[in-house]
Amino acid sequence: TRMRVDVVSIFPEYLAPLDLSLIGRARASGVLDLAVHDLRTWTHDVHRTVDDTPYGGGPGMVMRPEPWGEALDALVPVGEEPPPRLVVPSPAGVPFRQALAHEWAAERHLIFACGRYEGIDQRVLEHAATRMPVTEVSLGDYVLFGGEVAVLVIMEAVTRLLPGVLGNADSLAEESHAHGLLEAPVYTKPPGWRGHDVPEILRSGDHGRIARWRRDEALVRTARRRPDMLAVLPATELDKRDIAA
Ligand SMILES: N#Cc1c(-c2ccc3ccn(Cc4ccccn4)c3c2)n[nH]c1N
Repeated sequence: TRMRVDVVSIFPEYLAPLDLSLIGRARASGVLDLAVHDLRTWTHDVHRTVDDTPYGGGPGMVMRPEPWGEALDALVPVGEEPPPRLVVPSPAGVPFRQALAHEWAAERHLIFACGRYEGIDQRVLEHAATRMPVTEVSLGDYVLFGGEVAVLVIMEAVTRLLPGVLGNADSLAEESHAHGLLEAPVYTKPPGWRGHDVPEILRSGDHGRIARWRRDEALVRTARRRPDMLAVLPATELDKRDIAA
């Protein structure tokens, strides 16, 4: 197996979609070995308590450190080399971008800690960092209820980069954020639909002109929707299309 992934959550059923489609196939092909665990496995009181009131006051509850400590002890064999990476979705995390997906696709073992409530006691991450690399990661500037949906997103972005998971590797090459621009629009049959026609050039068979048309469309879209992405393009890219302002 190329990659082992453990996910710990108090809502393990939230991760059920990881059994489907591409990720299901990656697991079936043996390239990905995924296990989802219920954090309450590592509680010992009759109410299986995972949360408590926050020190310093404030609204909501905080996830207790003890169950997380025992969960990580159970999931990280002593002396595992290289150590797994612990990924903790959090509103306070570093932005999750394609570069991180590529980095994490090269890992042998990932452990995802799905927080809920107001988050996980920070000492869990501090202690884990003495044994393994730990990354707090955020999907974006909006607030979710917990880390589970972030794990679904991250797992999709990482799994599709694993060898043999994607059908034709070409779609990887073409994907947006690979050449630093947004994707050009896509079309398929019928050529005319409800009065809207497919751009003639795409049906011309002139592959040189088609490639140029797609790049121009990608640049225009990026300039309109994500000017921030253009700011970081190497100048040569802009000069090529002589759209440098
Ligand atoms: N990734 C990501 C996230 C999250 C996220 C991730 C994990 C948890 C665990 C609890 N909460 C609720 C919560 C709300 C308020 C303050 C603290 N915590 C999470 C939210 N929100 N937005 C993102 N892009």
